[in-house]
Amino acid sequence: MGKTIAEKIFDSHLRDQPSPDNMILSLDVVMCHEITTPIAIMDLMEKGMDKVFDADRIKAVIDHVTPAKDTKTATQGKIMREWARRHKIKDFFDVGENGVCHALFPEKGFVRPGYTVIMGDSHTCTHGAFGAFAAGVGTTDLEVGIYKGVCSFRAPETMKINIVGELQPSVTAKDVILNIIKRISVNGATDRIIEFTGPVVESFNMSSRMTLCNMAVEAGATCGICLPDRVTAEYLWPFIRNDYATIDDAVNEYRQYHSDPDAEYVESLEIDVTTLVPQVTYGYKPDLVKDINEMVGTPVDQIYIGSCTNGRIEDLRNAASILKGKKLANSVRGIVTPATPLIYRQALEEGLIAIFMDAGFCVLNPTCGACLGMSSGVLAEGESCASTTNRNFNGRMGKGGMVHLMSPYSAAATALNGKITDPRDFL
Ligand SMILES: CC(C)[C@H](C(=O)O)[C@@H](O)C(=O)O
Ligand code: SF4
Repeated sequence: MGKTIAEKIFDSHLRDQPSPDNMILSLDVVMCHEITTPIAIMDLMEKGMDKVFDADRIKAVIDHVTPAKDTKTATQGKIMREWARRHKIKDFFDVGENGVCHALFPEKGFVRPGYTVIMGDSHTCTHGAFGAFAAGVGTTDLEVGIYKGVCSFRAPETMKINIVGELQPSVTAKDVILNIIKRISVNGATDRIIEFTGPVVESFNMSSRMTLCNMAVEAGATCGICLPDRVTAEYLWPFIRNDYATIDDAVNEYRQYHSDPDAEYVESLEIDVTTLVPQVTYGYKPDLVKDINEMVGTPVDQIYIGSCTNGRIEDLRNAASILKGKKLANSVRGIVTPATPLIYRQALEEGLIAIFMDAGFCVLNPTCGACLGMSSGVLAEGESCASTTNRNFNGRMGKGGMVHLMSPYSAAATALNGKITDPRDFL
C-alpha cells in the first residue's frame, strides 16, 4: 500500500512505537518563543533537568511581545535570553533581530522537506508548507522535545484537499483557506493532517503556501502540508546549495517525500477556486466566513496588516498596491507590522513603507503584538478590526473587540473606506 507524505516522514523518524497509536518520533527542529518556553525552562530547571538535546536544533525567538511591554513580558524575555546563552543556542533572535517565529524561521532556512518540527505554538503548522511535519504542542511535549529531541504523536491520518481552477485577481491564498475552513468547519480536520495538493498549490510561492498551511489549525488540523517541489527548492537554495550540485538534484530528492498515488486518505476533497471571491469572517469562529460582497459596508475601527499569516513581503506589496497614493479613512487607524526585520528592510527599499506612512498607517517593528491582543494595537470594547491575522475568537485582539479576518488586499481596501470593501473595486 502506498504512503502519504506524513506517513513517510513518520516512518523515517520513528524511534519507538509503544502502541499502534503512539509513535515516538525524533525531532529535527524544536522552535521556541517567549510565551510558552519559559514555563518549560523553569520546570526543567526545577526538576534538575536543565539541558537541551542539541543546541543546533533549537531555534528560539522573542516575538510575541517585543520589545517587552511590562515586567511580566520582560521576565519572559530574560528567562529565554539566559537559557539561550547558558546552552549556547546560536539561533536565538532577540530585540533588533527578532520577527514573528513562523515568518522568521522559514526565512532563515531552518525548515526542510521531510523534517519533523515542534513548537509550543498552535500555528507551527505553517512550516508544513515546506513538506515538513510541523505541529504545535503543549508544555510537557515541549519539555520532552527540548530535553530529549523526541515527541509522541498519534499515527497520522491525512485529509487531502486538492485545489484546482484559476484564482481571480486580488483573490489570494488567504481567501482560499478561509473558504476551505468555511466548508469543512473549525472541526473539519481535527486530529488530521491536511495535505494541500493540486495546480493552485503548485502555482503558489512559499509565502502563499505558508498562508495556506498557517490556518490549517483553524480547521482543527495538527499540520498542513504541501508537497516539496521546485518552488520549495528555489526558496531554500541559499541554504542548501552546498548539499546539491543543482536545484534539479534537490527537487529530485524531495520527490521521495511525495505521497504515493495509491496512498490512503481519511477524506479527499476537491475545491475549484475559479469563482472564488474575497472572503471575510463575520463572527467569533474562523469558519464564520462570507463572500466579501455580503459584508461590504460594515464599519471597522482599526486595520491590522501583519502576523504569521499575512505579514510577509508579498502581503505588504499586495496591500500597498491598493493604498498607493491614497489615504485611509478618517474614521480608522491603520497598523502595519512587517513580520521580520528582513521583510521590513525589503519594504523600506521597495518604497512600501513610504506608501503605508503616506496613507496614514503606523508602522510597527516585527512582533505578534495585537494579533493576540497583547500589545501594540489592542482594541477597546465594542471596536472592530479588519485584520490579516488568523484568529477571530471573542476578544482575540482585546476584550469586547471583534476581528474580521481577510486578505491584505481586502484589509487595504477596507482601510480606504473605513468599512469593509471589496478589493476588486480597486483593480
Ligand atoms: C502564545 C501562543 C501560545 C499562541 C498559540 O499557540 O497560537 C499564539 O501564538 C496565538 O496565536 O494565539
Ligand atoms: S502572529 Fe499571531 S497567530 Fe502568529 S504566532 Fe504570533 S500571535 Fe500567534
